[in-house]
Amino acid sequence: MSQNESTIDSESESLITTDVQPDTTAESASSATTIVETEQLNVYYGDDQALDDVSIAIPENQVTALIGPSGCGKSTFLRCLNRMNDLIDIARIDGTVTLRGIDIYDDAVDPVALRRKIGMVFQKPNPFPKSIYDNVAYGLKVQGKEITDERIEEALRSAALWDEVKDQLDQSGLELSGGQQQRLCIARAIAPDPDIVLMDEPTSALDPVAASKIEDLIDELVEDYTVIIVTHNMQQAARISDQTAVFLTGGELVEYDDTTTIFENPADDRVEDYITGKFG
Ligand SMILES: Nc1ncnc2c1ncn2[C@@H]1O[C@H](COP(=O)(O)OP(=O)(O)OP(=O)(O)O)[C@@H](O)[C@H]1O
Repeated sequence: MSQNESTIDSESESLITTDVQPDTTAESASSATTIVETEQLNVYYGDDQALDDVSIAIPENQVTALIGPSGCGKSTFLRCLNRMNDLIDIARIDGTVTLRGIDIYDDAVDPVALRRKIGMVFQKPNPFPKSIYDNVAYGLKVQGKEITDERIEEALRSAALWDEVKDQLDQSGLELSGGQQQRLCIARAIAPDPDIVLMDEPTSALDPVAASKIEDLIDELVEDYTVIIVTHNMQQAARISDQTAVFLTGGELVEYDDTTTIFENPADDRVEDYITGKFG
C-alpha cells in the first residue's frame, strides 16, 4: 500500500483502499457514533425518481429499521449503501454516502471491497448449491482470509446455526429449512467480519418460528455489527430496532427518530396515519 492510501479502519486492511482521508473534523467528532451517513441522496431509474433528498445519519452497533409502503424506495436506499445500484444500468445517484466519513462513491473506492465491509442478506434465502461449510468458507475466501475450521465455526455460532449443523457440515446448504438457510446466509455475510449487515426483509419468506429466531439473532448481532433492516412488518420494526426511518411514496424520508418515538409519538401526521394503518 502506498503512503497516501488509507483504509477505512485499521483492522480492515486492504478492504477499501482509497486516497480519501477519513473526515476528522470537529463536526464529524460530534457524531462519533455515526457509521454511515447520506446527504441529499437522490436516486433515479431513468427519468423516475426513487429517492428524494434523503439525509440520514445511522449509528453504529444499533438496529435501524426502514419502513414505508411498497415502492417508496427502501430497497433502493439499502442498495445505495453498498453500491449494489451500480449494477443497475439505468440507476443514477447524486448526493453523498459516507462510511466512517469516507465517500463510498469516490473513484478510489473499490465497490467489491466495499461490499465485503457492508454485507447483505436478502428476502429469499440464497445459499450457494454447495456444502454448509463451503457457503461460509466463501465469505472468508472473497476477503482473502484464511479458511480455518475455527472461523467457520465462529461464523456459524454467531449466526445461531452451529448447534443444528455441526454434524452435517458437508451437507448441501440447499437441504436446510428456509430459516436455517437464512441463518446460513447470515453466517456467510458475517464471516468476513463486515462493519454493517444490510437486511432486505430477511424474515418475510419465513414461518413465524423461523422469523422469531432471526429476530433474536439480530438482537445478538448488534453487539458486533450495525444492522440496517428493511421490513414491512411494523411490529417487527417496533420489536427489534433502535431507530426507525419512515419513507413515504416518492422516496421521501419523512421521519427518522428512535423507534419508541416513531411508534408512540410521531411528529408527522403522515407517519401516524401510516403506522395506524390509515394508508400504505
Ligand atoms: N431496477 C429497477 N429499475 C427501474 N425501477 C426500479 C428498479 N428498482 C426499483 N425501481 C423503482 O423504484 C421505486 C422504489 O423501489 P424500491 O424497490 O426501492 O421500493 P421499496 O420501498 O423497497 O418497495 P417494496 O417495499 O415493494 O420492496 C419503485 O417505483 C420501483 O418501481
